[in-house]
Amino acid sequence: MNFQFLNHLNTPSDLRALAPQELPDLAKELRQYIINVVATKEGHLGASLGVVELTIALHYVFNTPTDLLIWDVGHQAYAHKILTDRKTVFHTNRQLNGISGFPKREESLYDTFGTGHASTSISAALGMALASKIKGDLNKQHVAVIGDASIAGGMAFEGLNHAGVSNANILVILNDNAIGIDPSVGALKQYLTQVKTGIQTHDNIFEALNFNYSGPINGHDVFSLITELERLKTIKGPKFLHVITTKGKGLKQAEENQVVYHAPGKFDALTGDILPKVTTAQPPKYQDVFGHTLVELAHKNERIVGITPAMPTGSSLKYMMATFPERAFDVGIAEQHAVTLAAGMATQNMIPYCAIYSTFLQRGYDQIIHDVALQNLPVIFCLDRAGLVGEDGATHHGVFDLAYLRCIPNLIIAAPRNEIALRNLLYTAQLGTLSNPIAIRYPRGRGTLTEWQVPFTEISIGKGTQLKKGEKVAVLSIGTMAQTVTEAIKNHSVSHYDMQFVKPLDTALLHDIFNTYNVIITVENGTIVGGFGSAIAEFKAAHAYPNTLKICGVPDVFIEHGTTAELMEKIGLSAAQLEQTIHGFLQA
Ligand SMILES: Cc1ncc(C[n+]2csc(CCOP(=O)(O)OP(=O)(O)O)c2C)c(N)n1
Ligand SMILES: CC(=O)[C@@H](O)[C@H](O)COP(=O)(O)O
Ligand SMILES: [Mg+2]
Repeated sequence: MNFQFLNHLNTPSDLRALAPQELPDLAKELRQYIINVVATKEGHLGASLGVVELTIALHYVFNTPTDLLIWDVGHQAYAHKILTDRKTVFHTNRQLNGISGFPKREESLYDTFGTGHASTSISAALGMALASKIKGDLNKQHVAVIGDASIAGGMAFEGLNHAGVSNANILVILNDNAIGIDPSVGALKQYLTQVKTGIQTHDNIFEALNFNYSGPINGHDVFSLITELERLKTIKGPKFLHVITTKGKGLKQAEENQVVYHAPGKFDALTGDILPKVTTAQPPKYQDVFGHTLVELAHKNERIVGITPAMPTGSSLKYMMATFPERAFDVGIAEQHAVTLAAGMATQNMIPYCAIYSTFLQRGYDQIIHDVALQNLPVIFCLDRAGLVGEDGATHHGVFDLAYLRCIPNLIIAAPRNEIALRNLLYTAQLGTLSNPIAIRYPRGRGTLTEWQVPFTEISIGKGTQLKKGEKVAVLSIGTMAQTVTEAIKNHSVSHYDMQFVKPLDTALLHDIFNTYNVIITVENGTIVGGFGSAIAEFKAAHAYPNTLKICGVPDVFIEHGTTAELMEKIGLSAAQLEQTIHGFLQA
């Protein structure tokens, strides 16, 4: 395609030199540019297609980067990236050493605030607006763009509540497409639907919070957007613009199947069809092992309930939601609420399985400590996407959980080495024999076993297993790193233990190991600071064992984006690199 306008555009100054009537054609080109790249390089699609006109209008009207534009989550910022001097590197999006899939301050002056997690934009924009006020910079504009699912997150409400009495110069734009990754949920969604359909029966919520409200307006009409943004630019104080858009706009399949086209993988840029996947039998995704096993267990145990904060498809809780709609809850982007909701249910003898991505559980930290662990309520945390997640990068890697959970009293922490172990842990957790909360962590993607739906077996809490017998060196792995270790030691006489629990540790087994082997190597796909290896180091120190201990895991830096294999290689955790490490100790 010949990009008549885009070819000559690098920065927003170039954009501002265009005549308004040229902008709809630019929007078409921008959409096609995004489609062409995402079709082959993958990434988030629907959200960016939906805000093409809004992005053009914002950079057209506001004097970015002097005026500050803040995206919420940031998965919708592809048009923004292309218009702000990253057109020629956009094909490297989310790839190793390429640009990030989210706004990132070190990448561009136009990326005013790093994102990836939802509901941060209003607080960040308000912080900037208050800073401008204090500095006497009264002409600077501060604009937060937030989606209808993200604005339901607690932190967004906290930001609105503060902004409403701040008199700060902030414009909040609600990009309302009535869907998150999965359909938006909750009373706020119902309210927004009423506003859109003109049957609003309540006072305007945003006006009630002291915002100068306007809308809803058509977010695909670039002229209306420009007119309204120009008007709002002249008004001081907190303003709220409600914009209606269609997720996936401009690509038929993406508009019709918005859940799949949120991040569709590879597809045909011309037809929009998703490219066929491998058809031979493949091991299941861990999330599907979780989702299907939970349904199986819920059939037999009526006390089981499932909770997800806004990730029913990603976590596969959707299977339980379809089978037991009254016992499975998508609470929206509300991780704190999800955790305490689970705690409340546990007080009433329900058995809550709270499925949360490891990275997003960071949002619910005090709730884990204060509402769950302190009261020793037997909530079952199913920690999805544990370890490196790949192309989403630093904001999404689930590498901190072992460290941030290990210091919490009462909490059991388990990591299955394969699908069957995950299934058995899920089974064990609901037997009624546990009086503690438990976190079960498993990674993004597929396991290794096609035959995983085997009869359940109870797992002994806090017990590890020896997987291979050798001499001199013992490798202790946690979770699915067992597979990598198995590969790494296949040609060596080295012992291998799957410890399975980070807490409680199998101390009897550890005493045996420390009394038998000179060298102990721990392997985990979590941060080396405070994680599984640290637990073993504490054990060694507590018992004054003289053995050599080597901790292998994620180093104490933020890991960027790339394929998981590339990133594992980068941090020395590939099977070949582990083999070298182990070999070094065997020769010493
Ligand atoms: C704290 C947190 N929880 C969950 C997610 C996963 N997530 C990413 S985008 C998204 C949906 C966002 O929906 P919305 O704000 O409506 O934006 P849209 O995709 O519709 O443009 C979710 C749940 C996240 N990024 N951060
Ligand atoms: C932007 C965001 O937070 C989600 O879209 C995330 O990228 C989903 O990750 P998974 O692909 O692992 O479900
Ligand atoms: Mg939305």
